[in-house]
Amino acid sequence: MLRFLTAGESHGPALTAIVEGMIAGLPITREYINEQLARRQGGYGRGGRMKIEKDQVRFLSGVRGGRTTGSPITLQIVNKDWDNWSDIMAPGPEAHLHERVVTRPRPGHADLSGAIKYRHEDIRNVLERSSARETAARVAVGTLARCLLEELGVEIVGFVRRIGSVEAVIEEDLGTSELQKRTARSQLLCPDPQAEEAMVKEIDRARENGDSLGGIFEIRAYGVPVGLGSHVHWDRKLDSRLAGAVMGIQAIKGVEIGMGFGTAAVPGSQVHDEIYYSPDRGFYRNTNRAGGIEGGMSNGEPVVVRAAMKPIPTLYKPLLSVDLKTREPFEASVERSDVCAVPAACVVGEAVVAWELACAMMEKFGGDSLEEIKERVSQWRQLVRQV
Ligand SMILES: Cc1cc2nc3c(=O)[nH]c(=O)nc-3n(C[C@H](O)[C@H](O)[C@H](O)COP(=O)(O)O)c2cc1C
Ligand SMILES: C=C(O[C@@H]1CC(C(=O)O)=C[C@@H](OP(=O)(O)O)[C@H]1O)C(=O)O
Repeated sequence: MLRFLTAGESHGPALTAIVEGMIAGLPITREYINEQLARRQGGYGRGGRMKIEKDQVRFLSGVRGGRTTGSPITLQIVNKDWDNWSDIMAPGPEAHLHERVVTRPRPGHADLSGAIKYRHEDIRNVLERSSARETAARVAVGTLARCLLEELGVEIVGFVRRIGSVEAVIEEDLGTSELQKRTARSQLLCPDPQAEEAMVKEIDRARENGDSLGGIFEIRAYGVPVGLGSHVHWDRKLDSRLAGAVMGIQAIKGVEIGMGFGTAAVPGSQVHDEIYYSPDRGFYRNTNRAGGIEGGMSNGEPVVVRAAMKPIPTLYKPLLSVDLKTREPFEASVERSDVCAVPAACVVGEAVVAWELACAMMEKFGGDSLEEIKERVSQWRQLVRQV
């Protein structure tokens, strides 16, 4: 079983993740993880914090000579901003607990519910961990999963479909490499250059108005073999697990698989993907409205997951709230915040989808070494072609 935990505060010394259950012999480099971390830090619309951080991973265990050993893998990403916060965030009695105390909960953030639930008078004890800073650790972990998937012939591509009112036009028949090329060229990870221009303007407008923006991103996984997940129990269904993982990203408020919410509005004949067979392709479909999953199992078509991100809760133009201590109404003020972080969330989306698919691959095929799982996957792919 593959599992992971993350720990670390936004302005603490570092983020840490431990990954347990990864096979031995998987090639992995710091450079590849750092590349993904840099992608997560990018995107037009991010705030001042991203100018301070330059996320780099450090392996503290489980990787030797460029390959996993099969032991638990510890990943660490240092927060450069810690230098500015060490007095306030110190773990011992030396902490300056009475400086920069936060008592004004932001609507849309974890502040108020977290303070009530954990009985904190200082909202900092909530916001430090609710912050999406934590997603850097999930991207590092997801990149390990991605390396495993790539060895097994599965490729993940993510892109931005919408920012605020601007929707990208994406040709359905765009191949993986074209999609990747266009996305890599775009500062918003949007494959439609015209839409990207309009998105940039919309972000500028939101910033000028002291407002924030959300959007929609899509993750596709190509090469997923038939039979990941299972119909037999709710918590083994691949769609349920992917939805949970993507919804677990900060600010994600909607997840759909394939045609998703669109399936509700049209008859079945326009929803279900007809089944064909040819001796060289085996069973196949001409459409993929199901997003590659039927009955909680992958069906051999690309897995397609889409997510809606709400606008960032911290607004430069204040929303109304009530002070936790004085109970007086106030208009929140803000030091710094992202205006839009949809491209960053998309990179996190790729990571969590990679993780769930890697877990499902490990469950179906198992093994303790790369050779073992590779052989089993290849046998399975051969068998499926012969069915
Ligand atoms: C990549 C990323 C960056 C984010 N940046 C900010 C930010 O700068 N300011 C902010 O208030 N919220 C930001 N958020 C959103 C909050 O973390 C999120 O809304 C909050 O944790 C409450 O959780 P919920 O929206 O899932 O209910 C960001 C989210 C992501 C995924
Ligand atoms: C630090 C990151 O995102 C942060 C997510 C975040 C939030 O409330 O979620 C608030 C901001 O933190 P700060 O107040 O330190 O500027 C973002 O910068 C990151 O993505 O690495």
